[in-house]
Amino acid sequence: MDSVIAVNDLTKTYKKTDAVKGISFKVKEGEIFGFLGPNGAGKSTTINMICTMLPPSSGDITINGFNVNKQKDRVRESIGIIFQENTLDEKLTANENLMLHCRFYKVPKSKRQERIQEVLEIVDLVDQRKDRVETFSGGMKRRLEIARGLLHYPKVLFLDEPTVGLDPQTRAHLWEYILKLKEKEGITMFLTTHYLDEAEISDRVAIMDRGEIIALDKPTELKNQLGGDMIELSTEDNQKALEEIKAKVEGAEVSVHDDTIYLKVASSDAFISSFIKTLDIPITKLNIRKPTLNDVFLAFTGRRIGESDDK
Ligand SMILES: Nc1ncnc2c1ncn2[C@@H]1O[C@H](COP(=O)(O)OP(=O)(O)OP(=O)(O)O)[C@@H](O)[C@H]1O
Repeated sequence: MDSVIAVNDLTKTYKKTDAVKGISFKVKEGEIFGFLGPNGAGKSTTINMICTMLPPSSGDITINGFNVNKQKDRVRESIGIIFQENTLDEKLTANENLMLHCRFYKVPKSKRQERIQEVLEIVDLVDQRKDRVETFSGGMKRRLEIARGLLHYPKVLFLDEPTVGLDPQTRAHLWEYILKLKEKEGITMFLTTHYLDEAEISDRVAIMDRGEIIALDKPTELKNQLGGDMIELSTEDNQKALEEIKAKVEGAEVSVHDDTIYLKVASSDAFISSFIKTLDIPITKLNIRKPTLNDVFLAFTGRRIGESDDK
């Protein structure tokens, strides 16, 4: 099978809000598919519909060949879900939590201990299997949830903001596990995130904004589409600098966000030396870099991810 998830013209309207406005896309077998967008873009609504937890207003979703509206149970058997919130029973041990899930998903009795051992190995928690979850750190709990999501051999794993609330080091560690998992079990992963670095790890990224998919491609392709270099600049008087740039500088797309002026240019090598000479106002910060997914988002929406709508 080529595509594991096929979404066709999917919509969701809450009372007054069109949260998802007719999106279509396919997720290929074995890929990490990232769903990136600011808060309120419609990511959770979409993932909840794909996972059978929320009925769509209209549209079709197929997972592993099963129709999400008509074959809910078959869909549920073939997917694993890691939610944003902790859904472990803190009073139980790691092993007891996993055993419960095995029963719930009807993993055959003879296979349960072997499978629990396998998934605990993947997330490095074998030695803690008899410890109560309430003694675990945030990162360990997340790892245990991932282990639990894997128990019933799902073909697709859904991770809704899997690292939200974790410190950067724990996030990085968790990613090592997620990538190991992809290699070891060949699972297709559907990930929602508003962290740009996490979206970068995905094989393909759909960027969602206000209920629509505004771009979908490999992260490198999305950034290549923009081309050129980004120059970030602060000066002693940004307002004056902006006026000067608009009056004197050619060959740059200019935008301002917070206390930074952004210039998109074809090549910073050719641009920068004459630019610095042109500007009369002292520069306090200068940074040259390649475009990021945030620049892609900016190019499509006029905003940066994390910035509110009214900016
Ligand atoms: N149960 C609900 N009832 C009414 N409106 C809702 C409901 N759930 C979500 N919405 C609205 O639908 C839109 C999309 O929300 P959604 O939670 O899917 O976005 P998101 O991209 O997942 O954001 P976040 O990262 O904050 O979870 C928002 O405008 C939100 O306020």
